[in-house]
This record gives sequence, structure tokens and C-alpha cells, in this order.
Amino acid sequence: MHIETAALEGIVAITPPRFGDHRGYFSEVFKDAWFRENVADVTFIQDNESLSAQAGTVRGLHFQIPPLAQGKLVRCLAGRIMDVVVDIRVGSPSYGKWLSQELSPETGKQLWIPAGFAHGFVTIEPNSVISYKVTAPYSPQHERGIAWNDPAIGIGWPFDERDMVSSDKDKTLPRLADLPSHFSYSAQQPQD
Ligand SMILES: Cc1cn([C@H]2C[C@H](O)[C@@H](COP(=O)(O)OP(=O)(O)O[C@H]3O[C@@H](C)C(=O)[C@@H](O)[C@H]3O)O2)c(=O)[nH]c1=O
Repeated sequence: MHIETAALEGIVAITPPRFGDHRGYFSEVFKDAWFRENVADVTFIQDNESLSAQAGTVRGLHFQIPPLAQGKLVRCLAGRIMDVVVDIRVGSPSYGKWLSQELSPETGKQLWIPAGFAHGFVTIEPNSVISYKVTAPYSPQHERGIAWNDPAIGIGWPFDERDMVSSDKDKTLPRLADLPSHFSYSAQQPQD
């Protein structure tokens, strides 16, 4: 396993090795014991998948609040995405900062996003499929979001805003500065 820690503390990129031969390749894409020992001691309880038909489709920025905050392990099965995280841990030195990683089936790279980050992505190619494991069940009551185009965060999306496609729900999300404080995470007590 190739493992890289990213510029935001807690975010980890993982590239599982592939054993190639004349048929193609074989790869162990997730191993519970290895993940617990090397990345985070968490239990994944649900696997999700989404397809976005058009390039320039943005989903996010999403997170769930405690006690159902989710860690997410994201990979891209088809197409190509720019995956984005924003640190929303109050008290974190990198609060409000974002980073991105390109994920595609070509590299097989995965991104581990612990609780305490908002997550989103934009598809760079049409028909992009992402698959992600989560550590807590989906709960609409605990679901929250931040506007993907919040100017104070300033994510460098690779498309003009006018060419991006989003859900109606994502068009109404508040800015980070307007999130009620009781949705806050503590940097000292990460919610894994
Ligand atoms: C996320 C989710 C959605 N749904 C339903 C609710 C709704 O009817 C439909 C589509 O939901 P959404 O529009 O919220 O899907 P989407 O915008 O793809 O939401 C996802 O975005 C990315 C960026 C994340 O990080 C994920 O955690 C998740 O929030 O699927 C579930 O049943 N289970 C789930 O776990």
C-alpha cells in the first residue's frame, strides 16, 4: 500500500498496489486490519456509489453532525473526479482550508476523510462513478452542508461556475461562516 498524508492533518491518500498480468490486474482495495493499523481505527458500516452523467457535476460540500458524523473512504470507479475536503474542526489550525486530490480508476487512489471535514467533488469526465465507504449510517436529520462556491473558502474548481451542475439542495447550502455554532466539531475531539 502506498500511503501519503496530505496537507490537512487527518486526510490520507492511499494507493493499493496492483498485480498486473496479461489479463489485467488484481488489487486488494480495502483491508480492515491494515486500515485500522495504518490509517484510522474505524468501522465502516455502509458502502455508497453515485454516478454523475455530465462533466462539471458538483456534489457537496456535505457532512453529518455528531453523533452520526461520518468518516469516508472515497475512490473513483469510472471517469475522473477532483475530490475536495474542507476542514470544519473548530479550533483546528487549518479551519476553513481546503485541499483537492484527483481520483480515477487509472491510479486507483483513495482518499480517507475523517469526521470533521466537509466533502465534495466535481466530475472532470462524463459518467464518473464514485464509491465510498462510511463509518456511520446516513441520517437526513444529521446531514448538513456548506456552499461549494463559498468565496471565503475559495475552492479552485476547474470549471467556470456557470458551467457546473448541482442539485437544488446544494444550491441552497449556507456559507461556512453562517453555520450555526452547535454544528461545530472540536479539533481536540475528532469524531471518528
Ligand atoms: C447520501 C445518501 C443519500 N441518500 C438518498 C437521499 C436522496 O434521495 C438521494 C440523493 O442524495 P444526495 O443528493 O444527498 O446525494 P449526494 O449529493 O451524492 O450526497 C453525497 O455527496 C457526497 C459529496 C458526500 O460526501 C456524501 O456523503 C453524500 O452527502 O439519495 C440515501 O438514501 N443514502 C445516503 O447515504
